Amino acid sequence: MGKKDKRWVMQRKNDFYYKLAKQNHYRSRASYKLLQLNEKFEIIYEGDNVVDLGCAPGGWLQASYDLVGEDGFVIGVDLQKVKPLREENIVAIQGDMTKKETINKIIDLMPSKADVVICDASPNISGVWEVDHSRSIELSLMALIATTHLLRKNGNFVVKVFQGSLFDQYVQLLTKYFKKVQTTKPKASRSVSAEVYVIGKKFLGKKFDKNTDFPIIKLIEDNEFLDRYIEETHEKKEGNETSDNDEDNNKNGLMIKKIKELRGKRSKL
Ligand SMILES: C[S@@+](CC[C@H](N)C(=O)[O-])C[C@H]1O[C@@H](n2cnc3c(N)ncnc32)[C@H](O)[C@@H]1O
Repeated sequence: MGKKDKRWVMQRKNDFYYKLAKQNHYRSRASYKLLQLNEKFEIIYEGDNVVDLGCAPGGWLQASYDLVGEDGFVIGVDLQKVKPLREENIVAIQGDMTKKETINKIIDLMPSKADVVICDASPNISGVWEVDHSRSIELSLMALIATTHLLRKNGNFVVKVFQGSLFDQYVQLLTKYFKKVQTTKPKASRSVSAEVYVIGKKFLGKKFDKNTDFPIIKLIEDNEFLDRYIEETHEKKEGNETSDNDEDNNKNGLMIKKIKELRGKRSKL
C-alpha cells in the first residue's frame, strides 16, 4: 500500500460517520446521508415501496428498510453484486440501471409502483472535473427516465449529482416532472466532495419527454432508453442543435460538445 493509500485508510477509520456505520452495522457511511435527507425532507414513510438505483454495498438499502419497516419493500440494483441482506423484503439485483431490461426486471419484482426512487449512483471517476460532472449528469438523467417508469404519481425522488456547469439545467428539468424540487448537501456528505442531492417531491406522473428544450438531453441521445423506451411524441428537430435566440441554450450546447470531445480523448488514453 502506498503512502497516499495508507493516509486515505487512516482518514476513513477516523471518520465520524464511518465509525457510526460500523457500530450500527450499516454497510456504508452513506446510510447517514439518506437518513439525514429523510429527516429534513420527509421522503420515505413506513410501509413504502422503495427502489434504490446504484445500491452497492447496501447502506441505503438498510437505511430504507429501517424507514419502511416490515410492511414496506425495498429493491436495489447495482453493476456490482450485493451481498444478500437478511430481511425478506429487501431485494438486490445485479444489473445496469441505464438498461431497459434492468428496469423491466425491477418492475416485475415490485409489488406495486414505487412510492420512492432513490439514486446514489456514481460514475467511474476520471479525475477530470467536467468529464466526471457530465457522466454524473448522464447517470442522473437515466435515473430520471427510469423513475418516470417506476414511480407512482405523487411519489418522491432523490438523486445524487456532482456539481458543475450543467447542474442548474438538470434541476430545471426536474421541475417539469415534480411539484417541488430542492437541492441540499447532508452533513454526512464530505465537504470536499462535489456531490449534492436533488429531491423531487410529488411526481406529476408524466413519462420522460426527450423533445423538451433542454440541451443536456443530448448527452444521452444515443441511449436505448431514448430510442426504444420513450414514446416518440414529436418529430425530432432537424439541423439546429440549439435554439438560435436562447443564449443559455447555446452556451450549454457548446459545453456538451466540449465534454464529448474531452470524453473521446480520455477513452483513447
Ligand atoms: C456511492 S455507491 C452507492 C452507495 C450506496 N448508496 C450505499 O449506501 O451503500 C455508487 C454505486 O453506483 C453504482 N453504479 C454506477 N453506475 C451504475 C449503473 N449504470 N447501474 C447500476 N449501478 C451503477 C456503482 O457500482 C456503485 O456501487
